[in-house]
Amino acid sequence: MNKQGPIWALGAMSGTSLDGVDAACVLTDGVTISRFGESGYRPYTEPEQSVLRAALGKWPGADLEAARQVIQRAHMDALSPFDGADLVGFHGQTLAHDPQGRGTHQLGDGAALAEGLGCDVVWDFRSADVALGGEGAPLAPFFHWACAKWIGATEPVCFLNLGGVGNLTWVDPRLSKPEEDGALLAFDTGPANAPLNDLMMQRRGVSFDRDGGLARQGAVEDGALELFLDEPFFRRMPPKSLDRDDFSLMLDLVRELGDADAAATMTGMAATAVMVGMEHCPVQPSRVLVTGGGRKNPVMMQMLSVGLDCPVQPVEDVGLDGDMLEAQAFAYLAVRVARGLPTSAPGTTGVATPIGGGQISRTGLAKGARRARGGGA
Ligand SMILES: Nc1ncnc2c1ncn2[C@@H]1O[C@H](COP(=O)(O)OP(=O)(O)OP(=O)(O)O)[C@@H](O)[C@H]1O
Ligand SMILES: CC(=O)N[C@H]1[C@@H]2OC[C@@H](O2)[C@@H](O)[C@@H]1O[C@H](C)C(=O)O
Repeated sequence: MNKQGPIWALGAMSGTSLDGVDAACVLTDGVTISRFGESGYRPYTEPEQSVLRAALGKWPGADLEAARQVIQRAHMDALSPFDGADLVGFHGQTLAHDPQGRGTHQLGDGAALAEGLGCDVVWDFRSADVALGGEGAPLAPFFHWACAKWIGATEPVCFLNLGGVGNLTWVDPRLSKPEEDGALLAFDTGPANAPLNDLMMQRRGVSFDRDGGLARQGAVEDGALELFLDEPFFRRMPPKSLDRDDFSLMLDLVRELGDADAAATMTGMAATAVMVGMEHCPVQPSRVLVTGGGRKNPVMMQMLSVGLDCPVQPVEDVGLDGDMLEAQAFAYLAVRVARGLPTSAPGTTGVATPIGGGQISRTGLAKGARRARGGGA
């Protein structure tokens, strides 16, 4: 039982879409969400994005100095306006993820960030889980459990993140701890927006299919969709996780199609991957709550609504912020790490037993005078 009271934590996430750094405050004891606070966003400039894109797929030991500087600078910019946090959760930028092989690599120096901000920083959230045989991802599920409690859910519910990659968490809020057997089942569903964004850049020179504008003019090509579903990933039982570019073959599958049909087919692939993944849920959830940028794509959302047997809604419908959920997750997880609570479990990453990952870089500064800025939900 966690007997310490809530503190203000500030989380930062730089996702696989490479669009920028999200930052958000949560007041929590690491179990219950007491309140949500302010949030912010620091976009990457185009030159910064190019530097990060060039670093994708690289492992420690490679020359990553330019990318490291981008990550440190952008996070300092994103986090320094929040002067009231007691603790920071710093995810960093995933450059490569191969849990069964070389490991997982999030770029970012938590010790330097702690020094720059003058605040204790929890970072390197995924390595320990991978070292102990877990997938190292997804890690948001423990926070999804807390969100299910916060919205007052009394029966199983799913959270679906449609970012660059998609990930699904089935939560049974009737269990009293997220690490309890049967409280959570989570896994990456497949590619979501990343390959669609790559297609849009290749064909139209824009970074994404805003509001599904191109996809809605086309039709899903069933042959390409079937080839996509032949991928062994879809036959694997969860837990399972993906690297951003594990499905770069999707671009080949739509090579012969016109732009609109290619966009529709890729949108259909992302949605169908979720439908296939939903078959793993222990029982049908009461609803699927969608977070991440894909919830703003009406074509993707419509495909999910038609294909799933339960309501599909953006998380805003239950008072959550779908742009900030992952940043909030790393705020919440930072408090769990600082308090010795687990952050992953057999049902979320496949690790043999619940464990807490993360390193803590401490500044040694007294935090008594700090006052968290809170908006509040
Ligand atoms: N209005 C919109 N219409 C269509 N797609 C959108 C819209 N807004 C955002 N997106 C998509 O959402 C993506 C960003 O999603 P998000 O910010 O959740 O990704 P991420 O956090 O970087 O990824 P991940 O969760 O995989 O780390 C954009 O790159 C774009 O493809
Ligand atoms: C290795 C890695 O960074 N994975 C990300 C990625 O982006 C979405 C999906 O793939 C998810 O598994 C994870 O991020 C979220 C925040 C998570 O860990 O829950």
